[in-house]
Amino acid sequence: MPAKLSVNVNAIAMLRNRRDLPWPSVTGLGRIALAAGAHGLTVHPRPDQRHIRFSDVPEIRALIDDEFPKAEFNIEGYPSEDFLQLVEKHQPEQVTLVPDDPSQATSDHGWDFAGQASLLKPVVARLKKGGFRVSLFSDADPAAMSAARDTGADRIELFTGPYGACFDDSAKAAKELEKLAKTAEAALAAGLAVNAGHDLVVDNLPLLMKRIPKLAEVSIGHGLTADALEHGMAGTIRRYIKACGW
Ligand SMILES: CC(=O)[C@@H](O)[C@H](O)COP(=O)(O)O
Ligand SMILES: NCC(=O)COP(=O)(O)O
Repeated sequence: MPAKLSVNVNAIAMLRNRRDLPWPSVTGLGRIALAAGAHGLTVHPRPDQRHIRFSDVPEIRALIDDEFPKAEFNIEGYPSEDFLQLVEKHQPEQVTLVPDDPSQATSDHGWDFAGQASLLKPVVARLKKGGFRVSLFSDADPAAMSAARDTGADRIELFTGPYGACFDDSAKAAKELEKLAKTAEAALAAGLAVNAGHDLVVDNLPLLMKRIPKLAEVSIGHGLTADALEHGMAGTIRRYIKACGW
């Protein structure tokens, strides 16, 4: 089975937050994504709520429960007490823990599983006790997978940023892809399932899927949102030209 697609709606929320208006609608576009075949929705609320607001989370939960009960909700973030209470309240199917500093512009590295074991182990145990599937954001490092497994998590999410960033240079991209593939193999051998995300786009997905056929899920937001704008622009201009009376 190919990897499932979870659509990250952070970029849509960021656009909405430019004005005190309800559009673009995070749940409205989430509905379009799920109706078009996406398998789930991802949010990554950050402490300053600069894109996803905590108030978006119950609305997305309700959208999935009421209209797409087979879809999954994936919430990503740093395991602060606020974040843990948010996920416990709104019950996503998957929680992805990411080692982001609050001031970070976006995610740019995975966990140090051995060095941060004392933080991760009790948090993973608490989330597992709550019935959540737990995934941990991970750099491409096959040697770290036994420590990842020892945290008690179910999955890792491979940080694909370095692969996405050099995709124009096929030799560099092949090297990054090989590191990701070796990490996925080590994770699977350790009993962890493997997700992937960050800077994935239509052009760099097929090679990733081919080299790591056992990927369980990819979460994609920035590139997918940019594509939605580009591919929807011509039809939108036609509607506005018509509204102008042409
Ligand atoms: C963990 C990860 O790679 C994504 O969640 C990414 O961080 C999206 O977050 P932003 O939308 O804040 O860039
Ligand atoms: N976990 C990665 C994610 O949700 C989306 O990352 P990006 O496509 O916005 O870079």
